[in-house]
Amino acid sequence: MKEIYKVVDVSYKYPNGSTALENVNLNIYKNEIVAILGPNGAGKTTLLKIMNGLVFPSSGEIYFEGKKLTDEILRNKELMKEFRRKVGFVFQNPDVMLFNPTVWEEVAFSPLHLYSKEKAIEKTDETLKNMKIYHLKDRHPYNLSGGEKKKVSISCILSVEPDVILMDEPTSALDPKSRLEVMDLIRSFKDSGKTVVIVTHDLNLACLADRCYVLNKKVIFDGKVKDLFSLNLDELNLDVPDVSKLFLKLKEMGYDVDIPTTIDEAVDHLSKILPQKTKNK
Ligand SMILES: Nc1ncnc2c1ncn2[C@@H]1O[C@H](COP(=O)(O)OP(=O)(O)OP(=O)(O)O)[C@@H](O)[C@H]1O
Repeated sequence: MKEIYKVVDVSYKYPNGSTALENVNLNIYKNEIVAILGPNGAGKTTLLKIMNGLVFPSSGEIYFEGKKLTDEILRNKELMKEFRRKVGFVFQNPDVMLFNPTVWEEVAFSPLHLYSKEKAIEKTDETLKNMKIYHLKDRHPYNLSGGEKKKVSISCILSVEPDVILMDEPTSALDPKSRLEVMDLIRSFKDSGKTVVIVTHDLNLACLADRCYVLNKKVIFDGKVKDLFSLNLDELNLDVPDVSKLFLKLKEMGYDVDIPTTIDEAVDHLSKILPQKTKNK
């Protein structure tokens, strides 16, 4: 499998002395969805910023597609343009990304720099329609709701079709329907061959991932999301789905059950242990 990121012994200290990351090692492979979980202040956003070339590790190394991200690359306009085309970053706070007078201009901003005018217009309209926000195209981004802003910020990234998408809390501030839409979208990224790294507290969202890392300055877990349930989840401040909590309780009571993360999985588990239905409905 092609390696997209290799993070080797990366540590990061902010200029004020606060340590965000300590000797972090991880690998992201092509076409994976990887979730990065952890409590507040664990260094998740800092790690994404390093992966997006916005900050540079205090020590350690980071490789993108086998090439070391060095200070020289980060200062080279041509190389950075190539990197920005391949890697899209959706910030946790959409306000830091939105600065154009209309939603349409916001989403068209990068395509107009990268493509011909016709292609940029086509990509912008297509993205707005796919994201179901075409009706907002003439609105000022500043006056949108939190969820609408989030969708615009995701659209800004999608309009240039990056191979790798880094998303910081992509479902925060979204209503349940929009949350499901974003989850479907992330699934569709994988189906179209993209690689996705999601920082989240939301275990429901993390369940989409092929693998996850739990971070608390250092990597404290690396594996399948399902295997997380052997950790003390309260300590990690993770948002555990209610259905998983129910089964964790049953397990505590001595029932021999696997922990589901979705209602469908729970129904599947229960249908194996409950008495057979007497009537077919
Ligand atoms: N600009 C900054 N200057 C100084 N310290 C910072 C800065 N940004 C973050 N930190 C500190 O670095 C550490 C890691 O922060 P980071 O934002 O990476 O954590 P996080 O896991 O993303 O947190 P959250 O879940 O709350 O978003 C924290 O202790 C934080 O206070």
